[in-house]
Amino acid sequence: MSNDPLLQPFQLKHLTLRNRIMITSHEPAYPEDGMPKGRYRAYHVERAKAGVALTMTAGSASVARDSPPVFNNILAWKDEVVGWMKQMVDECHDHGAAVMIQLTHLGRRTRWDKADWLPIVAPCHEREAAHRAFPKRIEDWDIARIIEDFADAAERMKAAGVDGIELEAYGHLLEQFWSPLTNDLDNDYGGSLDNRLRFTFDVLRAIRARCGQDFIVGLRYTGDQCQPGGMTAAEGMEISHKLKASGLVDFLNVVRGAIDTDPALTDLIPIQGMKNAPHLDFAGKIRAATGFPTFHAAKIPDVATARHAIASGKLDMVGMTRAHMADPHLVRKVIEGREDDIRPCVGANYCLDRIYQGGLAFCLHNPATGREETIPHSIAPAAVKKRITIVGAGPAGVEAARVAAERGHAVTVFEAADQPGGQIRLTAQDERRREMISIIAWRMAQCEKRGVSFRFNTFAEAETVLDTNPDEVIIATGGLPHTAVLGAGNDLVHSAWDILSGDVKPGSNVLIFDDAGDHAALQAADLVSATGAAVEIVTPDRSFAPEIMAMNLVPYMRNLQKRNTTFTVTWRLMSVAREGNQLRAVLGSDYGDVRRERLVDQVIVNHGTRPLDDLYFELKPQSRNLGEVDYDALAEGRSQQVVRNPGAGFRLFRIGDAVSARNTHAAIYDALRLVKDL
Ligand SMILES: Cc1cc2nc3c(=O)[nH]c(=O)nc-3n(C[C@H](O)[C@H](O)[C@H](O)COP(=O)(O)OP(=O)(O)OC[C@H]3O[C@@H](n4cnc5c(N)ncnc54)[C@H](O)[C@@H]3O)c2cc1C
Ligand SMILES: Cc1cc2nc3c(=O)[nH]c(=O)nc-3n(C[C@H](O)[C@H](O)[C@H](O)COP(=O)(O)O)c2cc1C
Repeated sequence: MSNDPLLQPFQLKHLTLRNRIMITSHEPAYPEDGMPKGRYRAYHVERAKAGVALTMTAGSASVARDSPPVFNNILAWKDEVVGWMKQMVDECHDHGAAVMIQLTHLGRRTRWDKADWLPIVAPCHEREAAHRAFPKRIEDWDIARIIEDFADAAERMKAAGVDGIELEAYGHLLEQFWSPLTNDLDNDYGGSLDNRLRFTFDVLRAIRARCGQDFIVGLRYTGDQCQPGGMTAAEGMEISHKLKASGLVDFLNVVRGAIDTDPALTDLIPIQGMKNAPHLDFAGKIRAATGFPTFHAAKIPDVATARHAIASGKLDMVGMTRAHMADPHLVRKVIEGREDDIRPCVGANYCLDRIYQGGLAFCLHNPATGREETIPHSIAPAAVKKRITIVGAGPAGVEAARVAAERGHAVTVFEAADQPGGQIRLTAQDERRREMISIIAWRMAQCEKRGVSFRFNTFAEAETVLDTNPDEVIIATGGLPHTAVLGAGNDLVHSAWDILSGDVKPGSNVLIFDDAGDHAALQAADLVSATGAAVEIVTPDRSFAPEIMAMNLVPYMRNLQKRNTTFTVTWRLMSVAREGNQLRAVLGSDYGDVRRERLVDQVIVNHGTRPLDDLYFELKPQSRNLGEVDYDALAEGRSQQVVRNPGAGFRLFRIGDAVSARNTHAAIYDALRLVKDL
């Protein structure tokens, strides 16, 4: 028996949790028709198989029709949920993991125009910033109905065999009652703290009446809203004592902060560049004061910090949620003493960006996450060992090399630069984004273990590739900045890369034309504005940085707004001309024949990359396949292997930005789905 604190069991009432690592509730938007069907089940079962003790399913499963989900959440108010949940619970149980579910009524934290167009409710009329809906001020009969809805949903989950439930009391209706910011009721449910807590206790009592005292019921609660005028830490502590005294609650899952605005949410769920475990001590204090079994998650991404959280007695169960999105086999690797092999969460928050964009939560650098039905997390050895030559050691190239080496192939990678990383190296120049380099470092460590041959400082040409006598060739040459948006005057503009690499010094009065809306322009703006320069970011889009969602925008805004930066949307850069030692930039609009002019000393253009594909087209006529894509195969996670020229020696593939300007996830996904079958 291991004496690792993380691997000790934890007893919660009658439930033995096999170790101290859990996944907290998070909605990846995988449910289909509001039910935890194949994709959702496969996702949780993968993590159960690999040893996690407890998976808290559902992000915010909705208990009522007037709590329409915005992230495709589970509909716990439907009876059909029982069968789907049972299937998932049974499979996770078969692998030794406990399963609970988070239930909630979203209150005002949703949109009214989803689902049935019922009015949404809150203990106030105030609009919530994230989803922008004005709620109806809740009435007495709404309260009575929703209390019963909670009890009904809890009963359904008990019937499905879950080991317990957790009510979400941060940001959602329960906490909306708690907080003076969102409760202006003048009846028994508003005013004093006891009145503001009344709804929560009514809900808890109704659940206990239906599900009994043995059923495990916990609360995910904020102990401090950290908002001016909001619920304070002192009130939070008082609430935790009242909850304890009630005997209605079996565990607390402590969070600190609020989720109504992007900056608040970013402090609550910290992203890259922010401190690890910022709220761990806070959670520990609640545990010490109340004796509640305490769960907590907030950027505890690595095993050492998680171990400390348990060993120091601050937590009973440590949540490693995004860490499990990056590596679902995390616990197994701890058990097997292979912590070095754990794929690190780099805090890029692509997962949350995606759901805020209305998509599915994907991990920036683990494309198998959320695609478990078609893409395995473990790479199978190849039946026939081959020589695989890869050109480019950006994220696409190193992922291709890692997967090919895991399959047992002999792999050679050519890289023009003196080190791997491609564009990720530019990204990680920014101290705040340093964690991104782990995307490359983890893969390089895996490649090293498997003897991949890297040839740095080698710009590969057709000859270089052919000299390796390859069976398969993968072109992962990425792209170069595409600044040619203007026609004449191009030689007067710089790319965001020029600035980020340090090749070009920032000007003092700078116009950044961002026609991509991604990180590169904002990283450049951050760097330039830090020098004290005046910066204007111009974009033809209707909002600026549309590819950067909620939380990832926050650190940029925190810097840019306090500096000399302006944002100009719906304008396009038309031309740049020299005027003395200045540049005259002319802006035009897609909305009409209008012009504006700016006199600046530097123009930076961000317009994605243009593929570096010469080598691909040179090799193509000599290859066995003509690079045609079988889209059905690709969609199912199988690689495209159209062979048209069987006489020749090698097949040729092209992945990542060498195909078109996309992102890191696309580059790595291209590589994985291709090479897992080669
Ligand atoms: C500042 C910045 C921030 C970004 N932030 C994000 C982000 O937050 N999230 C995100 O998803 N994406 C981000 N991106 C985009 C992302 O980095 C790219 O989409 C991704 O790196 C593409 O990967 P790739 O491997 O296809 O190409 P690249 O990263 O461009 O790598 C290609 C490699 O091939 C090498 N090469 C080219 N030709 C040859 C040759 N003939 N011989 C040998 N070697 C060759 C190059 O030297 C390079 O190392 C960012 C990009 C930048 C510039
Ligand atoms: C995609 C995604 C969706 C989330 N949805 C919810 C949710 O519905 N309810 C909830 O309580 N927390 C939600 N969370 C927050 C997580 O439970 C957790 O608190 C957060 O990710 C911080 O923990 P970590 O650093 O271990 O990832 C979500 C997180 C992610 C990444």
